[in-house]
Amino acid sequence: MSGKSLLLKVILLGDGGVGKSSLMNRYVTNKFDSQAFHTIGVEFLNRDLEVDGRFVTLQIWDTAGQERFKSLRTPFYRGADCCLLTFSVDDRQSFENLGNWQKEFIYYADVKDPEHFPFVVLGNKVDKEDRQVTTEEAQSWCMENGDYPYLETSAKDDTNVTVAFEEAVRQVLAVEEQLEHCMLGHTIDLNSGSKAGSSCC
Ligand SMILES: Nc1nc2c(ncn2[C@@H]2O[C@H](COP(=O)(O)OP(=O)(O)OP(=O)(O)O)[C@@H](O)[C@H]2O)c(=O)[nH]1
Repeated sequence: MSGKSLLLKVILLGDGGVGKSSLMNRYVTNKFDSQAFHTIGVEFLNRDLEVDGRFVTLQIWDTAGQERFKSLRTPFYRGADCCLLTFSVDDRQSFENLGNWQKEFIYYADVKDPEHFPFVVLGNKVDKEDRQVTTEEAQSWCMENGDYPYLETSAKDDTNVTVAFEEAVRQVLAVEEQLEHCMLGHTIDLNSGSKAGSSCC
């Protein structure tokens, strides 16, 4: 890949076992391990990509979702450009915990302007038949908590995995663009409907 690459840090958060490591591994190595072990602390992998003509090196941080690893993961939240809040559609509790993950991220990443921070919500394991969370419920949560994009993924079947990471990049680029406009004193389009279209200045 040629051209100057923009380094973006995205972080995967969510309950233990929802499939964060599997999503990262599917995206970067195109592999799926049905016997994946729980993560301890954090791990990261890079992947280069091009989104809408921009060259990006995506640094994907995969965190340990189990509560006992909280002190090992939270120091790595700072500097993240986007947070992928992840739950598993066959695990209602993981969906109900999304708000806690959102708060934990905002606090430990020290996000100054949470209203404009790019979160993307992923409902993983859509290949499973025993769903406990409907698409509509998840979409409503996203709408009510910050108008976040929502994608249903399967690391196992490779459903929407690339789309999810590309969406994360698009959200970051859109916020950056909006900030540039704000700094230049341009008028923001309040009616555009997207995160990037909301007012910041
Ligand atoms: N059916 C199905 N199973 C999945 C999917 N993604 C992950 N799994 C399985 O779910 C289990 C947990 O996956 P992980 O990727 O380790 O989950 P995690 O969120 O990283 O878990 P922690 O490291 O504990 O935070 C593993 O057995 C995976 O094989 C999926 O999309 N579909």
